[in-house]
Amino acid sequence: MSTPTTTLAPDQDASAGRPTPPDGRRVGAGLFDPRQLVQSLPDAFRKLDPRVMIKTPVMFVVLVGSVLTTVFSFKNPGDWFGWTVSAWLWLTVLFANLAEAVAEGRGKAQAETLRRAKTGTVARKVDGTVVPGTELRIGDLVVCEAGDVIPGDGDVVEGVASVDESAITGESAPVIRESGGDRSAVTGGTKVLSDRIVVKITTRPGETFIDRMISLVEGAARQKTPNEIALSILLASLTIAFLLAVATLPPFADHAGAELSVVVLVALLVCLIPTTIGALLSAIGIAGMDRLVQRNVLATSGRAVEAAGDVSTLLLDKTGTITLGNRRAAAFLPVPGTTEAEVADAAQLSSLADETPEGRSVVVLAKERYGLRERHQGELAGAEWIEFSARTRMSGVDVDGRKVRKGAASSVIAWVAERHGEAARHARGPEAFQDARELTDRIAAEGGTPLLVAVEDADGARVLGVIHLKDVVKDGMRERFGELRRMGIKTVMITGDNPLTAKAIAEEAGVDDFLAEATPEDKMALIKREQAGGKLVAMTGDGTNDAPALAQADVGVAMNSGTSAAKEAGNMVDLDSDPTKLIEIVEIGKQLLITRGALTTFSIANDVAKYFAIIPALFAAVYPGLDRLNIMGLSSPDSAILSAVIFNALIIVALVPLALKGVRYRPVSADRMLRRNLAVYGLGGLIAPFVGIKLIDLLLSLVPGIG
Ligand SMILES: Nc1ncnc2c1ncn2[C@@H]1O[C@H](COP(=O)(O)OP(=O)(O)OP(=O)(O)O)[C@@H](O)[C@H]1O
Ligand SMILES: [K+]
Ligand SMILES: [Mg+2]
Repeated sequence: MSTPTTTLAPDQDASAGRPTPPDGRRVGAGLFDPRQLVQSLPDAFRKLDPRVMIKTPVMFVVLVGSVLTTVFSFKNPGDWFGWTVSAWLWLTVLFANLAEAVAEGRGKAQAETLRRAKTGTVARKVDGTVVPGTELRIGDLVVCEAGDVIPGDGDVVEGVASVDESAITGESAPVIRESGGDRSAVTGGTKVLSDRIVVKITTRPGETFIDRMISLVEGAARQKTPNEIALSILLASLTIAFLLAVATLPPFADHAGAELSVVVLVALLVCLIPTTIGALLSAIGIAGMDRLVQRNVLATSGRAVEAAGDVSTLLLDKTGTITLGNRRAAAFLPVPGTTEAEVADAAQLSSLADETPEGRSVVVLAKERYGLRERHQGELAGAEWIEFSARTRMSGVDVDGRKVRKGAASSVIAWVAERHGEAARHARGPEAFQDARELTDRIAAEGGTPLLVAVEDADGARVLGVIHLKDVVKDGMRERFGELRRMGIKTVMITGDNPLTAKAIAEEAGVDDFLAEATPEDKMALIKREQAGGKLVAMTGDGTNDAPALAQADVGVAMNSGTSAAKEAGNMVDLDSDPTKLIEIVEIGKQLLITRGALTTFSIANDVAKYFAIIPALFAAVYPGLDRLNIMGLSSPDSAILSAVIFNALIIVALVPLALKGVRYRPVSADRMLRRNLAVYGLGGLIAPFVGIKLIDLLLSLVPGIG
C-alpha cells in the first residue's frame, strides 16, 4: 500500500457538506428560458408519430381530431373556419409535444457531458494485461495510478488515492477513495490524481453508473409512475365520457333541426377533454427528476421521487447530518486517583492508529494541550491496534503487556467489568464506576459525547477518565425540522451515541424523536415498524451496514462517497454526499405532487368555462333561449368556438414554465396545501378561460369576415 502524497485528510471529502445556496437551488436551475421552446421544436415534430402519441390518450384524441378536421377541410377548401380550427388543433398537439421536449432538452446537454467522460478508457489488470474498458467483467481487478481514468465502477480493494470526480459531480476538488471503509466506491470515468489503487469491478460495461446517469437525464429510462398511471386512467376515462357525450349530439341536433359539422364536434370535444394536464403531465414528471439532478441527486426511478413527496417519517443520522460531524476532543477529565496527564497519555496511545476524526482529534489535543509528542509506530513495535467499529463502540491498543481502550461508556465499563472479576479493589461492583458515570452523564447532558478511557496492566483493569468530544448542531436545523413538522413529517434522529447525549442533541436540534445506541438491526426494525403503520420512510446512508435499511426504506438515499453495496441498495444517490440533502429531496417530491395536483385541478376547471362558450354557440340558431348561457357575450358562434380552441391551445404553452419550475411551495400540511391549491388553481382555472376566451373573441372580431 502506498502512502498518499496528498495532504487531504479522508474526512475532508471536499464534496461532503458542501454549502448549497439558501434556497437550495443551484444558479440557473428551474429558470425557464423561452429559447428552449424554439430549440425543442424539431423534437416536438418528431413526437407527432402516432406510436408515441398513443401513450398520451388525451392528446392522441386531439391528433385524430386534427386529422379529421384537416380531411374535412380538404373536402371543403373554401371553408376558412375548418382550416383555422384544424390549424389550431395541430398547434395544440404540437404544443403538448413541445412541453415534453423542452423538459427533456434540459437533460440532453448533461448527457452529452457525461458521454465524453465515458469514451475509450483502457484497463490495466493486476496480471499485467491491458484490455479496453468495455471488455471488463465483474470481479476483474484493475490497477489505477495517478493520471489514469478509472475504467469501470467498483470498490477499492487496495490502497488509497485522491480522485477527481468532477466528470459526474461537477465539483473540481478531489475526494479520497480508500479500501476497507465506507469510502471505497469509485466510478468509471473519474480520474485518479495521486497514488495507486486496485479496484475490483462491480458492474458490467454498459450498466455502469455513468450509463445509468445518461439514460436517466435523457429520460430514456423513464417509465410512468404509479401516480401518473392512476391519473392517466382518470384522464382517459374523462376523455371517453366526453367522447360519448359529444357522439350523442348529432342525433339530438338533427332532431332539433340544427346542423353540426365534423369541425364543430371535434372542436367541442377537444375543448372539453382535459388537454391541459394531458399535455403537461409528462413534462411535470421529467421536470421533477430534473430538479433533483440539478441538486446532484440521481433517482433510479420516478417512483422514488414520488415516494419522497409522500414520505411521513425521516430518519436522519446524528453525526454529520444534524451536527457538523467533526466531533473533536475538547478535554480530558480524570476520575479521582488519576491525573489529567495520565488520561491524556492513555487516550493518545489508544488513538495513534485510530483514523476516525474522533481518534485524530484526541491525538491532536493531547499534543497541543499536554505537550505529549506523538509516538512513532517504530517505538510501538509489536503493538496490536484495535480499530473502532460501530458494533464494539471501542478502539485501542495492546502493547508491552498493557491494554488501553477508549469508547462508549457502556462498552468500556463492560470491558473493565469483564476483566477485574473478583479483585478486591472493585468489590463495590458497578458502584466502582460511579465517578466515571458522573463525568460521562455531565458531558452527555450538554450534548457532548463522552468516551471512557480504561487500561489493564499489572495493577488490574480500571477506568482512568473521560474524553469530552464536542460536536456542534448545524445552523438552521431547528427551523428545517419545524418546516418538516408543518408538512406533517416526523423526524427521527438515529445515533450510535448514548441516550443522554442523543436526548440533549435531539432537544437542541428540535427533532421529534430519537433512537440511541442504534445498531443496523435497530434501524431496520424502526423502518419496518413505521412502514407497518402505513407510513413511507426516507433515510440516508453510506456504509455496507446501511445497505439493508436503505433497501427497506421507501426512499433510500446513498452517499456517492459510500460503498457500492449502499449505492446498489438505495433508490437515489447524492453525488455531493450531503446527508442533509434528504430534506431537499422530500421538498422536491412534495413539489412534484403538488404541481401535478394543481395543474390537474386547473385543467379540469378550465374546461368548464369552455362549455359556456361552445354549447350556446352550437344551438344558438335553434334555441335562442340558450343565448342566456352565452354569459361571455361572444360575438358569433364561429368566433366563440374558435376562441375556445385557440385558448385551449395557448394555455398549454402559457403553463409550460409553471410545469417545469413547479408551483410555489410552502411547508404547510398536505390538507392546507390542498385547500389552498383548490382555491387558487380551481378558481383560477374557472376564471382564466372566461377572460382569455373573451379577449381572443374581441381580437377575432377585429378580423374582417368574422363576427
Ligand atoms: N474512534 C472511536 N473510538 C472509540 N469509540 C468511539 C469512536 N468514535 C465513536 N466512538 C463511540 O462509539 C459510539 C458510536 O459511534 P458511531 O460512529 O457508530 O455513531 P455516532 O457517530 O455517535 O452516530 P451516527 O450514527 O450519527 O454516526 C459513539 O457515540 C462513541 O461513544
Ligand atoms: K381541453
Ligand atoms: Mg459515526
